[in-house]
Amino acid sequence: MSTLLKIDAVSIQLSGDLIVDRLSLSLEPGDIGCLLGPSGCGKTTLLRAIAGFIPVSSGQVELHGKTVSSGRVQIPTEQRQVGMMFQDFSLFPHLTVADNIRFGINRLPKKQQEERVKELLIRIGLNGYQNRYPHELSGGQQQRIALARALAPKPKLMLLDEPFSSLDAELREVLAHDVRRLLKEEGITALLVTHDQQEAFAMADKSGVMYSGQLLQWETPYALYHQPTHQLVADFIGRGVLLNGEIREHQLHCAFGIIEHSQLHNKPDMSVNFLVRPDDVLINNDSSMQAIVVGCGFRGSHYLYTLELADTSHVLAVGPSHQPLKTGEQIGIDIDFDHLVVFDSSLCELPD
Ligand SMILES: Nc1ncnc2c1ncn2[C@@H]1O[C@H](COP(=O)(O)OP(=O)(O)OP(=O)(O)O)[C@@H](O)[C@H]1O
Repeated sequence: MSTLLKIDAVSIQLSGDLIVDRLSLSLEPGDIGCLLGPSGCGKTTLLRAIAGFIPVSSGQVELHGKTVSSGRVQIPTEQRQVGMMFQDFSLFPHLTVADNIRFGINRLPKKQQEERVKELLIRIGLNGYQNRYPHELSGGQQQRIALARALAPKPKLMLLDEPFSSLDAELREVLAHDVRRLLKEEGITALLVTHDQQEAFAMADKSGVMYSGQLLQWETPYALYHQPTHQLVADFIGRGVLLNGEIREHQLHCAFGIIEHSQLHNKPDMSVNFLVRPDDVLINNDSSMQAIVVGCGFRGSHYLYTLELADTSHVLAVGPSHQPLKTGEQIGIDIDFDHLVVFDSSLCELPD
């Protein structure tokens, strides 16, 4: 099957400013992609260009092998078969749930409309709600209906821009799982923009971090977390710290002592920053490597500790939620790097 969405070296200028800078990514049919990144990095602008609301200045957007946007081509939004669910895309208040869902398929024969509405209501867990009005629904139910409305015409591609940002954390998580299941059941390819990494990890097959209009990495959520290829991605995704070290003869000399790792075998001698995730630090009081607990945050299922090492640098560690460690306590730790991620500290922050 051919690639469903291909964005090839797309740049977008708005009011003379370069907002998206030579960005490339692709999605295979049925994949869910997710764009993360700090506020103002250009995520929404990219979605708007894919939808056809704004033109690209160079590069091209292909849907199902057909160019829909380029410097010369601009296929109108309504011919792109793209569904959209944006944060401010509210339901029509004067229409019932069924009429809201039916909105984009009102040219189909009545019977087919009824069947599609019923099928979607069952899939979103709101069978029996067809005659209600939006004001008679909770926020989460309204978002489900908005999703059903967007999915009703069976778009080739769904674009979701912060669709759950107005909902509380617990509901967001439930909806993220439900929406993923629904998109997979319907076989619809989707590109989601969110600030919430947990949401991205829960939903995405492929995920990426944008920064100043550039896409720094486009990978599985697992690789983005464990094998970031850029310091800004390492810093932005998940918890962790970057510590200084020196690679000498394929060994890392750092606050933990001398570390050997297969990922150092092909590295030349250099000064590096290396990534330490909380899951790399194991609390073990039999260990001779000592650290002092300088911070302690209760997270319900676990504690997140800030530990000070002998050279005063800080790392994070996770401990069980019962029998917490106390601030000021001296403990033993082991370091267990499954993936050792090192960055040449002399390299600049952004790719050119
Ligand atoms: N119509 C416009 N004209 C000029 N600049 C614009 C326009 N729309 C957006 N911008 C600018 O483009 C940049 C990227 O905006 P965009 O909304 O794409 O960011 P974002 O990554 O989606 O941010 P957020 O996460 O806060 O929604 C911002 O600096 C914004 O001010």
